[in-house]
Amino acid sequence: MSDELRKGLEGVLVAESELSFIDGDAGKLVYCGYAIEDLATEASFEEVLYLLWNGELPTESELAAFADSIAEERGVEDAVLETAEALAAADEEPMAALRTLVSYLSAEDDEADVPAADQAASRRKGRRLTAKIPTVLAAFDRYRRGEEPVDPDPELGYAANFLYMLTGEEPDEVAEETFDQALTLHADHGLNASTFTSMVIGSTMADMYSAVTGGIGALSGPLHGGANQDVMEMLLDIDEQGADPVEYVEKKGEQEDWRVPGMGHRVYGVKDPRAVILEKKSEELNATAEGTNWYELADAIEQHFEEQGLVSKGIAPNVDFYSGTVYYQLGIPVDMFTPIFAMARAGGWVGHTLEYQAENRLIRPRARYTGEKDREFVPLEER
Ligand SMILES: CC(=O)SCCNC(=O)CCNC(=O)[C@H](O)C(C)(C)COP(=O)(O)OP(=O)(O)OC[C@H]1O[C@@H](n2cnc3c(N)ncnc32)[C@H](O)[C@@H]1OP(=O)(O)O
Ligand SMILES: O=C([O-])CC(=O)C(=O)O
Repeated sequence: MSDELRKGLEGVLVAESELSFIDGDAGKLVYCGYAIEDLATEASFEEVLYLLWNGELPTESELAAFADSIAEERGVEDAVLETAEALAAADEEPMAALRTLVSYLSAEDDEADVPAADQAASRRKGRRLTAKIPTVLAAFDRYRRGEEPVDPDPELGYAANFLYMLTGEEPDEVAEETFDQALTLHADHGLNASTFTSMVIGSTMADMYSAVTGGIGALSGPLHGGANQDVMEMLLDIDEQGADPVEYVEKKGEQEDWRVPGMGHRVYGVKDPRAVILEKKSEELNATAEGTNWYELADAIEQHFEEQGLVSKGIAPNVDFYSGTVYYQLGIPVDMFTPIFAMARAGGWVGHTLEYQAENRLIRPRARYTGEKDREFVPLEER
């Protein structure tokens, strides 16, 4: 047993996985062997889900059957919608609402109690909850805007259907393609904190709903998925103040512990390849939009980091840096950005949980004890 302490488990190998590979120095990301650049432009999100859950890209007929099986599972019971309505009325944060709703979804799953060792059932549960996340999220957002939920449309793909349920209108081709691409880019990323959380939960042979609910909790933090919302809020603040973006981040940087959201990464020593793709999308969308050019504001901050020599030290844009400006141009509410990340990442949480449980070993590290060992107990009345 080694006594070497690796805080934050930095660089520690804890499992084998065939799902995604990251070369942090080269800025390369692959899912099951396929470059993220190819998947983002050539494959639909449903194809990517199939890949992550089966290890292979589907044939046309396999994809059609798989996409249908997801579309068929999109509906939720009235009790789930009532819960979404109650959470909206309570002014719950969207990530907290999603956490509660995914947990609640197990109540309507007939297979919820089937042991996790039954991989086929776990796979079906994973598919069901991935299918229903967009439905509960869109319903929650509509309720808080005082609108009734829109039923899912089985004719629409995963990305288009979510935008349709959110807005009540079918998205145009650009919006559908952009959103589908963003979902693919967020679907998996090795043992990031939320996926590791799902795996730890799965390693107790707990069920898929627990694993995904835990993943949502971990993703919500500002050091992880929560950063995409923080980036957009920063840009909105800069715009509202009419501030120069570089002066703004410099001034904020004087505050202890303030970090530019969307910058830096535990694994990448260069710019995140997903940020490269999202940046291009952001530039395209902003070029044709009216009003503030959010891409230019974000880019000015990146250029500043570049000039400071920070980008080459890995304090470079991560996936969260440009995703917000893309979602904002699609008209998505800012506090829905992290839930959308969760919607996509459910693919990775389910995939890694299934993969790990197939060759399970309980995850149980240890802490170096630094407390006292021989204290004399003092009865309550004498303390
Ligand atoms: C989907 C995702 O989860 S991507 C990450 C999303 N999170 C964010 O964007 C939040 C902002 N970024 C950060 O807080 C960090 O970069 C993290 C949490 C992502 C990675 O952190 P770690 O791997 O622990 O790196 P660590 O905190 O050791 O940082 C290394 C150095 O870079 C600096 N640094 C890291 N990120 C930033 C940043 N965003 N702004 C300014 N400096 C930064 C740190 O101050 C530290 O400098 P020092 O060695 O002089 O003290
Ligand atoms: O891998 C990480 O640590 C964070 C990240 O970029 C992701 O989860 O997509």
